[in-house]
Amino acid sequence: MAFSSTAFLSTVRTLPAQVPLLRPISLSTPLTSKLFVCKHPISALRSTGVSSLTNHLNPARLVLKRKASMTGVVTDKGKGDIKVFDSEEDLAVSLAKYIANISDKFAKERGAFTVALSGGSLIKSLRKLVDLPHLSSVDWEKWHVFWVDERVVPKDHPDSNYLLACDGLLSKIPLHPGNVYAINDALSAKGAADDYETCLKHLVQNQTLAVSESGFPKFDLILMGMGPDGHVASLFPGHPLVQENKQWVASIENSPKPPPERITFTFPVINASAHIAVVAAGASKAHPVHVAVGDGQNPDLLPVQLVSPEGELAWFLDKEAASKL
Ligand SMILES: O=C(O)[C@H](O)[C@@H](O)[C@H](O)[C@H](O)COP(=O)(O)O
Repeated sequence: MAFSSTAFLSTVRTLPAQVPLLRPISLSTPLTSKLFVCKHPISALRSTGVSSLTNHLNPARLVLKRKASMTGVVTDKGKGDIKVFDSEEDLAVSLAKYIANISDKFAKERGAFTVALSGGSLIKSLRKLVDLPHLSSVDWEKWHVFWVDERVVPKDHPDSNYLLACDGLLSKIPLHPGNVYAINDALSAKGAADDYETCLKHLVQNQTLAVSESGFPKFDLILMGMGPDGHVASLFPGHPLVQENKQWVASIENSPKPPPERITFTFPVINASAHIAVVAAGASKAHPVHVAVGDGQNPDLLPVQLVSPEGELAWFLDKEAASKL
């Protein structure tokens, strides 16, 4: 079912530094000999287990609609669907289903599904996508995978979001290697951001990527984690990049979260999406969640409060992250 991880990596991640676009459309150019192998072998098909329900939320504050494995769902126009799960395991099961449904819709409607990933614990929460039924039912051939943000390090570096996604997901699903859009890690942060933006423009032109009314690329789905300080992508509290409204992809050389050099989608691109899911688990996320979707206060605006897609917003929270709601 899945292809060889070594073949996948050798195709996607070893392009020479000068190749301007990120997808390996210039495979006539010889690849370098340096390969690395994903830590995990192609996954065996595993079965899922869904744990039972308990309502931990205060019904006076949240209007609950029961769903399997979920403690509650609140729909607040502007804040999105807030889904709270008993456990991160339940969250992962539901997240996989949500992604599979959106993938199905766009694969049928547009013949392509464009999805952008952040780094961090999100990738672990995507693990159920490689379980049945999704592994066999999702139309992986239609997937085009991007990064909302990336650390400007070699792709085999432990800090690489590409490597994280490869190990946790990409090597386990039968994607077309040409549809995985990694950064050019041989460039400076500024060069890599410009290069990625050029790549997106090319994909808008050839209609792989949709375009929003505002003229920004419109991803079918953006999947994002959130930091305990309320950052999303590599848009950090108080950083001027939070205000960027022209560039599609920006560089940052002084990220407060290491490593310092990164590239990131800007808010106009993030908010042009058809769907955004913000995924947060653990008590360290309770404060920014409280501020973004509850009545919590913070002296300064948190970047996560600026997530407001043209399309639909969904929050996938475990009960610890939702503990202040
Ligand atoms: O590359 C990165 O650093 C990420 O894209 C970043 O935005 C991440 O998603 C959050 O920091 C949440 O990370 P955790 O889920 O690991 O807390």
